[in-house]
Amino acid sequence: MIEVTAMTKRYGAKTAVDDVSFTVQPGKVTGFLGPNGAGKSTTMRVIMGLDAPTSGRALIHGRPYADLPAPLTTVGALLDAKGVHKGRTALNHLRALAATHGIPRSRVDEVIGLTGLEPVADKRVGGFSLGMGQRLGIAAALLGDPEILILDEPVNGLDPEGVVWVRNLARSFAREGRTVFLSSHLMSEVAQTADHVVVIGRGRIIADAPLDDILSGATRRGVRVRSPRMGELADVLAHRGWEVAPLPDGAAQVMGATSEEVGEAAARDGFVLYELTPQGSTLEEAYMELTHEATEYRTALQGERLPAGQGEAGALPSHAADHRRPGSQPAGAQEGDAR
Ligand SMILES: Nc1ncnc2c1ncn2[C@@H]1O[C@H](COP(=O)(O)OP(=O)(O)OP(=O)(O)O)[C@@H](O)[C@H]1O
Repeated sequence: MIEVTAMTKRYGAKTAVDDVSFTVQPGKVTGFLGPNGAGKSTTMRVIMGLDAPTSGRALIHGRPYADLPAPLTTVGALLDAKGVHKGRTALNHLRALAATHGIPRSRVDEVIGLTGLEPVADKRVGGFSLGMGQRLGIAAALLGDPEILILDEPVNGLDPEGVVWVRNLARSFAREGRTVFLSSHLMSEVAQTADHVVVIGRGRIIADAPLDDILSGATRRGVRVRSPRMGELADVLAHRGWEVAPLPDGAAQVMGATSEEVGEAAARDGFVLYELTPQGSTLEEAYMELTHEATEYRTALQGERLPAGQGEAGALPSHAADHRRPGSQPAGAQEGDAR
């Protein structure tokens, strides 16, 4: 289990994470969702002992990362796939990590197989694509066969097959009773992978709930209704105090009522209905609703400029393609050292 309690992290005048508390439970995939710059990576770095919190604490199995007796078998993390020695081959990188942590070489071969790295195992990491780098980072995270897996934007740069692979990996880990905590700014990705979602915006927790609750709690739902006497029906429904908005195809969206209420109101006045469909909200809608304030703030920051990646399905506006400061990673703290 991971416990973050009243954790604040400031970089000079900038508050990256502001009094954040949440727990990540075993046996589940917990998605850590938020717009770019919301504080996800910072929180994960504090959990992994790579950054000291300004106040509050982050504990793994009740201890700070630095006090874990067997860190690599307790927690594996993919934090920054770029933090690997470029001149080494993937195989040597993993062997070096294994050697420093007393992990047998046979496990290196296993994780290479697990992550599909066989074809590039003897290639230098410097020439790796983003996707291969991600796979190598995940391979390093898996080396100690850890009980807890922390993955920061794991599908970043992966091809569709890789995305499905990460999803299956996370789900099978959770099924085995292990703890999976993965961040994403893509709500569509989290919707397909997570059981529980912690949403962060502007360094603060906006929501912490099972995925289903977040979906059903969204207020932007309604009922789609279509009738040959649509205009008259719209008047009847509006008269009952529900908001009725015409849709381009001649149907209408009724807000504030259930489909049962709309159906009964229509039947009472003898309206024929061609369609009566409750509109479930997508995670995207729920997310946009939750992060509305944070998004406005980001939009104000970015002005008119739309950074690369904005067109990505389900991505929120981001104020910067990569805000990490060069050198913000502590010397020698590549993801392998983090475990
Ligand atoms: N080393 C640092 N020095 C100064 N500010 C920092 C540093 N690291 C992060 N920040 C700032 O803290 C805020 C949170 O950043 P963080 O990387 O945790 O966000 P994130 O949610 O992981 O975003 P992304 O999805 O873009 O990685 C941002 O405003 C960022 O600019």
